[in-house]
Amino acid sequence: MDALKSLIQPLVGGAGGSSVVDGMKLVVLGGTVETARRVSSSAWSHFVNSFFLTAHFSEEDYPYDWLMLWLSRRPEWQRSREFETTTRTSGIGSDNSNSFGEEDLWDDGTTPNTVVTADDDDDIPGKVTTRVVFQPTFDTTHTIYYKGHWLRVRRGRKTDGSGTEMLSISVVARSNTILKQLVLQAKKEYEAEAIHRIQIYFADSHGSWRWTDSRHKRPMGSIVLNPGVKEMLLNDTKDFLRSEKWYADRGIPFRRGYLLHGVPGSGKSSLIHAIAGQLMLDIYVVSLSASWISDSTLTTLMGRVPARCILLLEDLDAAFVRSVSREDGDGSEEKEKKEGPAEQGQNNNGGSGGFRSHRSRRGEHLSDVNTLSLSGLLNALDGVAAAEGRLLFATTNHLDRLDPALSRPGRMDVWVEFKNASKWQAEALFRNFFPSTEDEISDGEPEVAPPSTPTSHTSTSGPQGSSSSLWSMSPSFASSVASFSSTPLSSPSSPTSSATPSLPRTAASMTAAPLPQFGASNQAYLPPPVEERILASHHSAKPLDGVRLGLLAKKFADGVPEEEFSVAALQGYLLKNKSQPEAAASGVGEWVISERQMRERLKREKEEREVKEKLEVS
Ligand SMILES: Nc1ncnc2c1ncn2[C@@H]1O[C@H](COP(=O)(O)OP(=O)(O)OP(=O)(O)O)[C@@H](O)[C@H]1O
Repeated sequence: MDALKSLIQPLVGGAGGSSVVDGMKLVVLGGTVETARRVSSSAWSHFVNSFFLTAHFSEEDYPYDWLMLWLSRRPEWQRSREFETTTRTSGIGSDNSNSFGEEDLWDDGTTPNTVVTADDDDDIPGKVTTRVVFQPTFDTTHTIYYKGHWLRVRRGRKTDGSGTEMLSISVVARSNTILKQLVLQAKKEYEAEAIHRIQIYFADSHGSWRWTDSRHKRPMGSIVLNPGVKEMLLNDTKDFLRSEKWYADRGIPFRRGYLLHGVPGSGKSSLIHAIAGQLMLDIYVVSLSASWISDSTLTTLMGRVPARCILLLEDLDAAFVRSVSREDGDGSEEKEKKEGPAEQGQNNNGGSGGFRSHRSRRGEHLSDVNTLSLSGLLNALDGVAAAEGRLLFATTNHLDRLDPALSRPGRMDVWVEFKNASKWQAEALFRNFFPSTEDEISDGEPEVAPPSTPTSHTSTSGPQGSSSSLWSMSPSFASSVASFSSTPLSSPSSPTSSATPSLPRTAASMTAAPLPQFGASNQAYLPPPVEERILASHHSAKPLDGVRLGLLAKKFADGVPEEEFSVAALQGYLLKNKSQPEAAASGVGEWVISERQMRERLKREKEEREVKEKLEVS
């Protein structure tokens, strides 16, 4: 106590002239105490950390996704005082026992024993129930108990300016076995959930792959292509994936490229989706028309593609189109082209499906200048950085605009042309679309019962199945198989784009409503009878027996002109009649006429606009 007094005494009392000295003493004392505190705290954390093994996981790599899903399922988040909520768990997470939704809490805040799902709600069938899950917060250390060990989990960001998320997991242990076990368990759980889905990744402007979507696998049976095409492609891809040693023994790069070309809305993207599902591969999509794509970004991206996956290059023909900053809205001013032919507006081709819907979600740097060159693209595709074992799929609506160097064998080994719907496809589409009583027995994925192959399709003129090329196609596709040489390519067949949306059908006939009677029976006004079509509109038609379905499908196909409309357009028409197969079959002639009239009108309007624009300019 005396010692403390003697220490404080000079500071509080004493001669007035020593106040400056006293102040300095105070500063020195404070500084000493703070330094001692910092040194001891850093020594302590150093000491503690020397017992910890720490693993770091970057969001750019798969284990991050596995662990985030695993973490979101930990019961610890129920008790944690700090957590983050999200509706997205790395693409998966529908079956998450730790997730919660509105229905999980009663009004008084207690949790019910059973969880009501959307299916129980008859009034709003198919309602989307958004589930929320807990996740670790940023820059906070959470402690989780796992297999007899306490794990310290910390989520943060890289300090290199990239802002990449990192997950660090530390554990006190002699070896890293427990961390390995943890990663493997997280991977297993993730894969168990991913089994029915495919993951879709999009390239971003930083040269990284961003998970964008997780989709249900599309059954092969739902793709309607002329006989043999699907089988050929699927067998070829399977054959390739099994042949790693064969390629290695011969010193051939273990890669295979597929070029799907042809009219919009003919099933190119859908087929890739279905193949990915069959082969359990994820899809990595690069849209070559993106303004930020450059040689170096593409090379970086190719280096980051995992060994087994589908790499999809969309709009191959649009690779060298430069458009000015799309920020100015119209995107119409086409700038200089670097190499190859340029054309603008390839994206507005009307295809309704595919992977395009996600483009708008990505934060593209639209003002960047496209610096992709043909040699850069070729290097990225088969340079040293390009991953082996990947299946490259490229799609284009304009085969004639491709540089032969791009499509030569080794880069694009298999070519398939997609045409507008043949009568055969129309019939198969119809059968696929409407349920049959026979489907109910199998209760599985609706596999199209193929219509009998018309005689005109039976003779195959294409080369037949050698193990490397596996060609076996109908005449309509035989013409599509370009020779494996870099000779000038034939121009695509029908330039007619038939993906234009069909005109809304006007109600065919309104049933005449009886005039309401006044007075006599003192009744209220009677409502007009409900239109027959509205009464009949259900989500899907009643299952038809096989013979009836076959007859209607034939009638429908008879009314569809050969290769004039895309499958997407036919599908659009059938969707409008999804509960009325009879009406769909008998109304197709009328639809064809209205589609043709609409095309004529659009063509006329376009011509008139062009003439007007020319007059304004001159
Ligand atoms: N051959 C087909 N079999 C089954 N469905 C098809 C087929 N072709 C098109 N569709 C349907 O039409 C829509 C568009 O198809 P998809 O996106 O696969 O066409 P695409 O050829 O890739 O078009 P684009 O060139 O415009 O990208 C999808 O809803 C798909 O289900």
